[in-house]
Amino acid sequence: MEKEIFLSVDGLSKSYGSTRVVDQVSFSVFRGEVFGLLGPNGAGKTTTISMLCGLLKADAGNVAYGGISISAHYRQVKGMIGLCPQDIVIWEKLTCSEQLKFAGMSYGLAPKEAGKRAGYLLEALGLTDKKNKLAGTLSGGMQRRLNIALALVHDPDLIILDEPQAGLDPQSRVLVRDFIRQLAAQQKSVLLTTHDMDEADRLSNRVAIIDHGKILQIDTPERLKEKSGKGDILQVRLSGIPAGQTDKLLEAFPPVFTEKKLVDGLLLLGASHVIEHIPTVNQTLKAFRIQMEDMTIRKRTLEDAFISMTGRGLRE
Ligand SMILES: Nc1ncnc2c1ncn2[C@@H]1O[C@H](COP(=O)(O)OP(=O)(O)OP(=O)(O)O)[C@@H](O)[C@H]1O
Repeated sequence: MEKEIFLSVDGLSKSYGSTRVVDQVSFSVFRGEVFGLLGPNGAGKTTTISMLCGLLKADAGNVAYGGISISAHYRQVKGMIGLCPQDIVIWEKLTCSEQLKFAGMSYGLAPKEAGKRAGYLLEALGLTDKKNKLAGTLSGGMQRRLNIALALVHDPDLIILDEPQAGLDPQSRVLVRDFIRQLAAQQKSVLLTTHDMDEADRLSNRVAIIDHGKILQIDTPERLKEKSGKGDILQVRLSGIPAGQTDKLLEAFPPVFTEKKLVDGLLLLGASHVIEHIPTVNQTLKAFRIQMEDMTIRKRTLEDAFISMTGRGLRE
């Protein structure tokens, strides 16, 4: 079956003063797809989604929902979008049920319909037994789940989640992850922003890697990892590198290592059958009189994809 594009973003840009924080960003999100916007803090993710929702005016570019332009028909497309912001925005003095009903009615649902929708969302997000509790008395994880429910009261076609797993306890993480997958299975489009490579990898059908306001690559998590290089990664934690020796050390590893990087104090070496090259690594470190603290062989992650594109880690 041909995939249908729901959201299309073309050449979106935004500057603050002389700094361009979103630079010619273009991508599409299909119906039934979870699309991840992955990038470090300050990459321009929140600014991008603020423009997608019409909360912030773009300097340039077009955004269309189901072929309808947001700039020309904001009122028409507004109801197609549900935004769950990074910060928790709830009515602390209302019960969970009250605020979901109230939000539903403010979107034009009849009271009975709003009540049914509230019940469904409370159930789906594991909050049924908290329905009559004041929102201010819930745990942080529950408040975040309620925040997601609030973005969905009007049954939008596209759900935008800004860092949905930030600050969630492990139980809420699993619940929210499953819920996001269910939304996609119901043919909703989900756009999530994250700086967590693991979350982007587990949840997204496709990922756009964004840095300094520019999209560097868009692909499936698997293909992005494959493109970052061959084989697995040998990760070595070193106990200090003599000053000024970094470049020399990296050069000393033979070309069999297709990637050689020092990121966040970790030596990262990529090679096919990397396990066979451990003796070479030991010899090289010995020659530089560098001690290793530990060594791990691991699969490639989306962070490796980010490092291969930018030379930096996601947390730097
Ligand atoms: N109102 C503003 N005025 C000036 N600069 C801003 C404003 N809002 C955002 N910025 C800057 O724009 C850049 C992108 O910020 P944005 O919040 O979009 O990044 P992000 O990828 O969402 O990161 P984070 O996860 O930290 O929110 C940052 O350098 C930020 O400081």
